[in-house]
Amino acid sequence: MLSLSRISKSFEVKDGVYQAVDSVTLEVEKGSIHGIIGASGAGKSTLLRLINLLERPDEGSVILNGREMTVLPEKLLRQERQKIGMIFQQFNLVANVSVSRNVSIPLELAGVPKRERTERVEECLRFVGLADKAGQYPAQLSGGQRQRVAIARALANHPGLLLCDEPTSSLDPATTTEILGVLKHINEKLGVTIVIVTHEMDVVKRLCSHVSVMEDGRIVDTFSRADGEFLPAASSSGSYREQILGKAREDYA
Ligand SMILES: Nc1ncnc2c1ncn2[C@@H]1O[C@H](COP(=O)(O)OP(=O)(O)OP(=O)(O)O)[C@@H](O)[C@H]1O
Repeated sequence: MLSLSRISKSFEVKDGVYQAVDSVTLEVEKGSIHGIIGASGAGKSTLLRLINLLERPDEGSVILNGREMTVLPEKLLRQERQKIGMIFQQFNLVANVSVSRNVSIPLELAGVPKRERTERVEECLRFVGLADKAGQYPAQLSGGQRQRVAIARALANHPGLLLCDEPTSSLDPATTTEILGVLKHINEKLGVTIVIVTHEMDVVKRLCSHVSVMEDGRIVDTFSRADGEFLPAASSSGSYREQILGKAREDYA
């Protein structure tokens, strides 16, 4: 459903050029929950922003449902981007409008008529268990509730793909469990494919069907889950898998 082909992105920094993402090729299967794990600065967030082209790649292509996003003119790209939801570590809600207006904003941007918007907002808030908070403001909610609102907002335009950037990193363990449950529900119930960036191995183990390990701007390996365990992709040996996952466990335990 999503193919990245030799995607690269560099940034100009004061002492030269920094290669944040370096020729990444990645296949994300339809219906999967694909984790991207790696240390701080590995390039995970940049990679996620390259998927919906919030960041333009220097090289390479992004193909979503058979359509090459990287060559689309800005107007078409904005339309295609509406099919991709995104949530963030800090929720990124608009502070001075209500919960329901927050969820309504992407629908307004997509030109959805008012009546339909009202119904869809209610439906999305019900889905995340917050129908009773529609009239409240973000500041009146807990962190977990704010992330649920952000999830409802991300779902508003019926995305086929949901991008999650460290969605549980500012939440306590109980709330993390709750949000991981919501994400799993979205995947199973709505068939939404999820790409989740995290530095927590535990999140990967509890949620993901696939995981790619990122180091210094590169994907160094990809694993898929079978029988409750991550097994190596065909190209890597068992010992290499242990080395990567063992290292990830040490780093993120
Ligand atoms: N707009 C930018 N301008 C300059 N450098 C940038 C920019 N965006 C990211 N970088 C640099 O690219 C590198 C990768 O950043 P990125 O946020 O993608 O990493 P990450 O793996 O998500 O790390 P973290 O978990 O700390 O967010 C970092 O060194 C960062 O400082």
